[in-house]
Amino acid sequence: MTDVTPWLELGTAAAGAGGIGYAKVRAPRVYWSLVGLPVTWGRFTWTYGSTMEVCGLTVQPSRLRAFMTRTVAHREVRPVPPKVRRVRGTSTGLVVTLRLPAGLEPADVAASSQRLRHAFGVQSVTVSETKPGYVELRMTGYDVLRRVRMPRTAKPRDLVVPVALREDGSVYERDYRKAPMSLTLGATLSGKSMYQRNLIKGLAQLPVGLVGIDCKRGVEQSRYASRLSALATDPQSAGLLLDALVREMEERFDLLALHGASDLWDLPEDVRPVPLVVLIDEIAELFLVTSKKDEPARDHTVMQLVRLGQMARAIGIYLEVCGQRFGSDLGRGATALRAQLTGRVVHRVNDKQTAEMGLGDIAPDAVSAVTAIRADRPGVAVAGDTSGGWSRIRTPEITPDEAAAVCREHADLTPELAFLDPFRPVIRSAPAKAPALVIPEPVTE
Ligand SMILES: Nc1ncnc2c1ncn2[C@@H]1O[C@H](COP(=O)(O)OP(=O)(O)OP(=O)(O)O)[C@@H](O)[C@H]1O
Repeated sequence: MTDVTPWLELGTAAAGAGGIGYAKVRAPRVYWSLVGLPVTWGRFTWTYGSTMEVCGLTVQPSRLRAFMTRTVAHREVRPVPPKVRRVRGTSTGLVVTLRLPAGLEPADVAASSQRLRHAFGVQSVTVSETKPGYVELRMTGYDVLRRVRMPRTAKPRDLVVPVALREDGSVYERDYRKAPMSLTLGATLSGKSMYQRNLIKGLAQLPVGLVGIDCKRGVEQSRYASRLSALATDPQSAGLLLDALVREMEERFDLLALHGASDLWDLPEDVRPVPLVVLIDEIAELFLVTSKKDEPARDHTVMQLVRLGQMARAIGIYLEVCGQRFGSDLGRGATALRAQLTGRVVHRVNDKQTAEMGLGDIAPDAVSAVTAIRADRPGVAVAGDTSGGWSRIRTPEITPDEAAAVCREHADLTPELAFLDPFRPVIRSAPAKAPALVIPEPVTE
């Protein structure tokens, strides 16, 4: 009888290799945990000293240390690399905390991040200072942005919405307390609507009021009507809605004055008005005029937007503006408004000038990162912050139905706000499987 054991062993080995190959392509997170992480950890441990030396991340030791550590045989003094304080494996990479020796600063390590990336064979290395004298190296083992999956722990809370993943595997959150007014730019099909969709899905779960301005006749935002307190679908009703928001802002300021509070969060909970997020899709539509006689109305609308941008943070009204371009060519008031929108997310754009409009004033280094976004990677964007930092992010792919379902599920969180009643979208029940038809009520003002 033939012995089948070698064939069985061969089959098992082939199946194992096939499984690992499959995981590498289809489930990179699993592949990283099983193969990438142990290999990279080992490589890091065995080559750390020599890698830091060739990357120029060592310093000459102090005289005392040189005396204590010299090798007796050669009387040779070894340069000192940063001390490894902690190494932690994650589902996307390796996080290393380093204590810097005197003479090295975080910028030195950041400047060598490309060299470290190649030396340790990882997808990317980002460096951040955790406290004086300490830096954290976040190494990402694989291309996290190829297929984005948000960690299960990423849940919306307070006024913070997780919307995307950064290339180092960490979660990019839209925090309305830190960046109250924000601008999202991108060419057509770059992923702006997907970004807004993720945002609305998260915001819908929070105790906030959502106000939509979508002058493309509401094609994007009318799906979310069950969770919107107001929706304007043309420039005229958008103008009236913005007037109502400015009046509300003034009333909320009176309330702050009455209670001696400096912002919404200082007010006692029982009188505190609900925060409002105003989502404006395709901002250019508010600037466009077809005839000279429409110009005063356009200028008024833009001025109301600038006023909200300048002052509304304190009373809990936040602007989330989206568009393809945002420069002085839009018309009067455009640059004044853009200056108020300090949160910036820029998707693929058609020219360098648009990238500069989005990030040139707050994170100039990020402009070249925007121009490098590939057309076959929709949803990839560069998010800048006012401290000059930036990161490459990508939203998870979700369908409009998914976001609309979350809005319906949380419709009970939609606040009753009398001043927005004239703009409340009426949801007419639609035939099964067809999208809901939303007709905004006629504006009576
Ligand atoms: N994060 C993502 N992951 C995968 N695919 C994406 C992502 N974001 C967008 N896409 C895909 O790219 C295409 C365009 O996306 P989207 O509609 O969001 O672009 P847009 O910038 O809003 O375009 P437009 O200005 O024409 O409305 C869609 O087919 C969408 O599925």
